[in-house]
Amino acid sequence: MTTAASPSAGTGIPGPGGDKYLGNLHAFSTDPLGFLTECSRTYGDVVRLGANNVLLTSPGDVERMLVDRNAKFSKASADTRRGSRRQGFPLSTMNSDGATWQAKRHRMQPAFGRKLSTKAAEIVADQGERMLAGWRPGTPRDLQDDVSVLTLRLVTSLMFGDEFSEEDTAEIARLVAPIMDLSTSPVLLPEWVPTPRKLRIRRSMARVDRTLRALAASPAAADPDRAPVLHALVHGDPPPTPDELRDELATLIMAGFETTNDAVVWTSVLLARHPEIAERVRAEAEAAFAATPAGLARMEALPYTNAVVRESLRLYSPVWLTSRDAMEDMEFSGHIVPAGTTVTVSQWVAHRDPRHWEDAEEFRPERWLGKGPSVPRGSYFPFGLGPRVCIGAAVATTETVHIVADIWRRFRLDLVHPERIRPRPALALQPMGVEVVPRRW
Ligand code: HEM
Repeated sequence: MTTAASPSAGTGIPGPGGDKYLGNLHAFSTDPLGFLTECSRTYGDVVRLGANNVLLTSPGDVERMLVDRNAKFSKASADTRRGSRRQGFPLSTMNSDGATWQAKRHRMQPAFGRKLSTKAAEIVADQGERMLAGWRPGTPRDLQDDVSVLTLRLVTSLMFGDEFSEEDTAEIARLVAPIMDLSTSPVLLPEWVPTPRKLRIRRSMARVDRTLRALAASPAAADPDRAPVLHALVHGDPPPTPDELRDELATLIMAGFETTNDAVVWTSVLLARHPEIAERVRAEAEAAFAATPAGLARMEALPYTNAVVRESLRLYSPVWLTSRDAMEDMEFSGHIVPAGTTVTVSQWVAHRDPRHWEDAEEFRPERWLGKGPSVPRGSYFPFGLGPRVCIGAAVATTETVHIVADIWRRFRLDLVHPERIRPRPALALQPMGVEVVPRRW
């Protein structure tokens, strides 16, 4: 997002004045979540964050931007500004537009059906077992570290079969970490400035490039049951170039691994803080694991845990900010937003907006039971909305619900330093400082 001063302006849009030269850059960089929340409470539905940047906070406008007017916005320009290919950010379905995006998405979409969620539900049972086998009651664990190994293995085996060695997986983890560290700061140094992060990315990328390129020729790529997504990409129409393939694969890893990791860890933090809700999850999970084999049927036997995860995705949505560039002048809530403006919506702000959510700051999974909360569509969008909605939403939900149920049926978790836990809004909303002690129930 660009909050520094620049020439174009949506006249009459209210917003904080900020510094003459830097606009609201300092306020945004110091506390982005607080700054955006404050802007929404003070200035209303359309807020001018900087000369060239607008925040939309009404659910109707969120829906208009992401659904109805999706084609009038460019995602490619907003995303690639955050980090181009050479900074480690691949160019893929996620950050392309128009007909190019459509062709890329169509190539992958068929592989993301119910069959993939079924496979996810089966794999996650095995992988969860592997992680939890190493846990001992009373011995502290870094939850973020443990779950990240698990979710990375899950995404690679689900997308690409069992082609990745432990070493390859570790190398990918090393590559992804500094990329996910990319803040959403509008100030990006010129590409040639060799920051330590960029040097680390470049070193890791060479190896990851080789690994990902080799996948195209691997036996898994020829087998749609073993590696459905890899197969769909390699044999897709139009056939991807080697660079394109590598970028799609890298994007899937990045999009699918840290987000799911953050979802599991935030949900566990919330459960640790609410023992009575954790107890209900335990009881449900114990019954579901006893009555059903690993697979989607087990997921269906976990409605309360599902509600817990939805509520956690409301309070700590791993994607906390979504930006696009307006390609033409558009009206939102009575204001003209000029072409070229970066328009931002924030899950963090919308999901906690007291105008639409009762007890917005409270963790209340019950609101998702039965018909669910009666809130406007643009009030809840952890996976986005409209044509660009997350392609992996079903898989991610299956994995998160399953991992949470599996952890909490075996252990309850005590937070070692509850006061140190805080959200770190980088590319995803990372939970910082989550050390836990597993205890027997
Ligand atoms: C809890 C986990 C996840 C969350 C919260 C999440 C969230 C999101 C959101 C909000 C978007 C839309 C961004 C926008 O509108 O600009 C998105 C897009 C996307 N996600 Fe996810 N995601 C998750 C897991 C996954 C997984 C597991 C995969 C694949 C393995 C995945 C692959 C993608 C891709 C490829 C896109 C781009 C879609 C497009 O532009 O057409 N995500 N995700």
